[in-house]
Amino acid sequence: MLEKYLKRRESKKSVLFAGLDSDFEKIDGDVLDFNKKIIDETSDIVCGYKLNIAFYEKMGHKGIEILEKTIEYIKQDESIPIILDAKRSDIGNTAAAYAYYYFNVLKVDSLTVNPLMGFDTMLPYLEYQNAHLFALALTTNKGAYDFEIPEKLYLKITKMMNEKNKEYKNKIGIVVGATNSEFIDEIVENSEDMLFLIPGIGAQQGNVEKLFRNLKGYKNIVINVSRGIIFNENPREKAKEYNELISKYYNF
Ligand SMILES: O=C(O)c1cc(=O)[nH]c(=O)n1[C@@H]1O[C@H](COP(=O)(O)O)[C@@H](O)[C@H]1O
Repeated sequence: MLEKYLKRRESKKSVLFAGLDSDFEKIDGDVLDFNKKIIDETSDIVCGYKLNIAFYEKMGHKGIEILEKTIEYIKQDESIPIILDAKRSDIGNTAAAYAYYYFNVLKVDSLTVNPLMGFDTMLPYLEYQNAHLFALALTTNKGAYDFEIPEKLYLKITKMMNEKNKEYKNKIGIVVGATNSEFIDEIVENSEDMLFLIPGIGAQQGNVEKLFRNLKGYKNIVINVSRGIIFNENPREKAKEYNELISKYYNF
């Protein structure tokens, strides 16, 4: 993931991922056609794509087929990194079953996981040579104030994942939400070069200027925008707009 990301970031001058959170209830017509159109319109300007599996599971078996076909479609250009957002977490043999599908069948570049059950639950994924994981650290929702922030879990997770990323040679990153970005400078201070996946810009109204102020020049970031791009009348223009906005603060 990291290598692919770095190459795309350089060639496209973009850290923007378009989130294909294609909710069929908001889409007239075929969801696969909808996805293909967005990919056709944005693949030359975005760094990569993130697909949240929830919107595909919502459609049942047809949704899984659409997920697979969408991933295949993106993979026609092998330089494009793909993140599958499934926020998985389970004991070893169950995690191994998830890992088989994501990294041996779908062959995505990265997967989001929930690290709350401990690092051993992440090990079955890491056995795959091509695997990369984003562990939730500081999430975008209000409930970040239930455990993550008051218990400083985001910091504990950051510190452990930073160490594990060195041990597992760049296969680990963290999710850092843009809506709670006042805590990001502390995260940055404890991170070397692991990748951050940053959601919360767009529909959740994270502030871009504030985000970059707290990132203090940290380079290895992915900024995901889902609804703010795909449900806009002109996804291409919107993606360009986000790229331009990010470029005001990010030194490529
Ligand atoms: O792991 C994530 O990507 C994630 C973590 C988090 O804390 N908050 C969050 O919004 N996300 C995901 O990021 C995407 C945000 O979508 P939009 O708000 O439509 O841009 C969704 O797929 C969320 O599930």
